[in-house]
Amino acid sequence: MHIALIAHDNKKEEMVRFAIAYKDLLKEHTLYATGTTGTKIMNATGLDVHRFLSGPIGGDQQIGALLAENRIDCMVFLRDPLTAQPHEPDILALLRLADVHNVPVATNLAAAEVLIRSIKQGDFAWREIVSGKTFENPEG
Ligand SMILES: O=C(CO)COP(=O)(O)O
Repeated sequence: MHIALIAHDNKKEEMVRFAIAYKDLLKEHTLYATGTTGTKIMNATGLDVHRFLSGPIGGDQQIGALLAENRIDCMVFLRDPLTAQPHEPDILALLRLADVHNVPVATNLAAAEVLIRSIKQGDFAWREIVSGKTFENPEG
């Protein structure tokens, strides 16, 4: 599975704790992250993470592009709902694309726990069945 991990600054600590807690599961998958989030996860866990640019300078859009090509199976995006972000349009665009392409997204820790447990249970096979697409064959 291809999993995107993104966290706003006030949520990075939560994301790191999440990644530590689920390290054994996450290491079985291909991980993508925006720049700073990815660096913090790698430093704290030693996990291999494909890092893109930092969110405010284009990282959200880079992950959005992967998502549009069906190259992301699910996303944990721990948003900060209490702080205005300079790149709000990019954030909305990323979340919009997840909805367009029916990609499961957790935007808070509680939902992230549910999502990660469902990965463990193998609940994600439906994506391939519904779309006929896989990472290796994004056209279906
Ligand atoms: O801003 C972000 C998501 O919108 C996250 O970017 P960083 O991981 O680079 O801080």
